Amino acid sequence: MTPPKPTSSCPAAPAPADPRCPVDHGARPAPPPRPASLPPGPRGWPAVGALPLLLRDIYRAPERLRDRYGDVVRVPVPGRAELILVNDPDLVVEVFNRRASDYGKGEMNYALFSSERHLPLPVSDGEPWKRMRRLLSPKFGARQLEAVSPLVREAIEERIDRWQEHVGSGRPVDLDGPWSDLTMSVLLRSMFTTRIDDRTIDEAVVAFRTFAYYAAFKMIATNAPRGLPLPYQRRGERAIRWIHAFLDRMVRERRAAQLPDGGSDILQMLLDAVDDDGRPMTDEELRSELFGLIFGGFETTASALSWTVAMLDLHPDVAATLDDEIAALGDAPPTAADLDRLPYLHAVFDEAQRLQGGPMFSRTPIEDTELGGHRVPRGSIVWISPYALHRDPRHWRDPERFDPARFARDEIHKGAFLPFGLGPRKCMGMRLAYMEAAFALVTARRRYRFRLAPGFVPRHQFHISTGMKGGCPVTLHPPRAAALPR
Ligand code: HEM
Repeated sequence: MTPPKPTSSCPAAPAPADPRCPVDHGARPAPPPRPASLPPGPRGWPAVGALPLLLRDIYRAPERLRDRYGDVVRVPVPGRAELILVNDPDLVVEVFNRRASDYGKGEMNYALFSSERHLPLPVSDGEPWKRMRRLLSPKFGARQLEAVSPLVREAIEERIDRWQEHVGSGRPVDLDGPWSDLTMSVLLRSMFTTRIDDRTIDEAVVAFRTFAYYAAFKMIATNAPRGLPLPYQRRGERAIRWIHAFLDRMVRERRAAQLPDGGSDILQMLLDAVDDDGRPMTDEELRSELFGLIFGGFETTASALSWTVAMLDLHPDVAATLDDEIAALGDAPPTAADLDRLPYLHAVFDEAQRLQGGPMFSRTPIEDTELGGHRVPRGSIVWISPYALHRDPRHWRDPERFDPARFARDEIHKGAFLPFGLGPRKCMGMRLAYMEAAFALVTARRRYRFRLAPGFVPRHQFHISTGMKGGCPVTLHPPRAAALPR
């Protein structure tokens, strides 16, 4: 039987159906969802899009784009991937935490470690990331770090003692250098126990810095036309060869001579780590993870310490409160047990990192997806700017003010404060970083006062971890000097 022809008042589907129509149309089908459109954003200039805006000031550009276009912005840039800027902390939580498994680190982050056949934790994804995080994360827990805390303290004291030569000289020292030597010493001592000679530490500092420059260019180049020569390529590759040879040597030496009974360090913890099926890490995995850990913990901690020292000098009231807290510890060297007695120090470090705020984290959706009602194609670079989120007046009272007390007083949206990231991929070395910062600041402030060069104003300097333009130039003075130069 042929179905009755729709009458003119019932053109077979679209409603409203004529109630007299004999055909049972069933429930009216939902209209197909209208594909969400890409987020709004500037048109940009021909060929270069909004690139000049980003290059002019990568820190302030997200604020400008947010004020003009809202919390999700499409930023036109030359290259293969869409760049989508996200400024809403709820959406940040969605990307980094609630729907973290829908996103990967993306090509840009993989490029950082393209020299490694086994991608280390900070840039791996999927099952390999899960396996390694499960294996390594427990090694960075409170109890394990307590075991390495004497090594951390020892390395810090040795380094900070050497700064004595600058006291009273009146010559400014760029603290970025001494903090980098210190953080490298701490990482290598807590990893390998052995006291590594100064020359090797200097070489390691240079190698990891060079690698970072080279890696930054490699990251940027993932979205640029292929085949362009990269600045730093030769030096970058030489740095990687140095790093590989050094780490191979450290592992070889450990395999040849075990730690004495009762000894514990990060290398040993990694060597002892086994999968559920009893499988330990291969030598290649081990080297690459050590590489990733040093890279993750070296300049990040050094720059955060420079920012903290600068902020303390510019805010003597905060420095005085901090010194009272430190004095209450007594004179004994700090221990892991003291960390709970230093809540203000913790807040000072957090507040310095809030204002330091880097310009970019990124994630890449594995499939086409939606964010805040906008379409985000798979393979896009979802760009989150800690700098902008950390000083968004909708989420921070008086955001430009250095005010560590806010962490005890105000409710902080976790998507608006992410110096260590957020969600399942939050910094694995965060506890180590806080311990290192606490020991370093306690030890340094017991021995010295730091005075910034006259007229110095901290300004953001783009790098893998944000530094200050001109470094951190300070003169050093005894802690109880009657009057320090201003
Ligand atoms: C002040 C110092 C530090 C800062 C500001 C910092 C910051 C961060 C941030 C923001 C992330 C997440 C990046 C993202 O989600 O894309 C991260 C991840 C990571 N960090 Fe740190 N970090 C610091 C110190 C350390 C230290 C001392 C170590 C270890 C020795 C370390 C090891 C790692 C590792 C392994 C990851 C990757 C975690 C994963 O993807 O599962 N970090 N760090």
